[in-house]
Amino acid sequence: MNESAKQNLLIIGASGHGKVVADTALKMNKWQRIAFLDDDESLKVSLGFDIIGTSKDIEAYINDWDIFVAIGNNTIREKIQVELQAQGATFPILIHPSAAIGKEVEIAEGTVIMAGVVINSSTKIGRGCIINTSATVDHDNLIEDFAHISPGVHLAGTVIIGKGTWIGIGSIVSNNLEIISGAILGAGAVVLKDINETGVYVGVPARRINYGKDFNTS
Ligand SMILES: CC(=O)SCCNC(=O)CCNC(=O)[C@H](O)C(C)(C)COP(=O)(O)OP(=O)(O)OC[C@H]1O[C@@H](n2cnc3c(N)ncnc32)[C@H](O)[C@@H]1OP(=O)(O)O
Repeated sequence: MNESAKQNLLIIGASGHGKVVADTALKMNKWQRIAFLDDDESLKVSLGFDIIGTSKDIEAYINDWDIFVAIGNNTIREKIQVELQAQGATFPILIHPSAAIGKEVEIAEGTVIMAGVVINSSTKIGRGCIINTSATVDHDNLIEDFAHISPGVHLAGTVIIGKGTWIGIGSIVSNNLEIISGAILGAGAVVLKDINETGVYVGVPARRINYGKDFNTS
């Protein structure tokens, strides 16, 4: 899955999410050096890894370093990854060694699979996704690019999660359902029917409360 032979990994974003991404990469034992870029110039180190510049410095690293965008906001993460891939940057797939990945699972570049995740057979996960701590993604799911499946989410079999959708912490999606691109599920929502309109959905069963705002984490 990780095709690049580069020995260094540069993570864009040194915040809380960036630290967990770096920790996941460290546990893979693949890179000799891991470092961050972050636009907060007062930061010099995060989780013991050097912060070697800001996003303006990225061009100096594109040829020799693998790149990973560790920004929780799905829209911003997509914009940066798409731009950098167009410039030839190589994005690895990060998979924590404690994750259980089934047969015939496909995962695309720039996606991170955090500790304790289970992904069951024949599921496809696009690029730039976050499959966060201890989420379970069952068989035959399709998670489109730049989605975020938050910690402790459970997706049943044959679920489709649209591009850039954010499934909030602890949510549940029942089997054979589809959630449209760009939707947001609040913490603890339970989805029992398709979600065909963008917006923010909360509760049991999940209902729309508002739409058009960008609530993504950063
Ligand atoms: C490692 C990590 O940390 S990954 C990140 C994990 N974090 C998450 O998953 C956070 C998920 N975010 C949420 O659940 C948020 O509450 C959102 C995005 C759904 C809504 O945010 P906001 O629009 O700011 O909602 P706001 O706080 O204004 O609440 C609006 C109403 O919805 C209710 N509401 C908000 N979230 C929920 C929820 N998850 N379930 C039920 N009701 C909710 C509020 O109580 C409020 O009701 P009221 O008008 O009767 O008082």
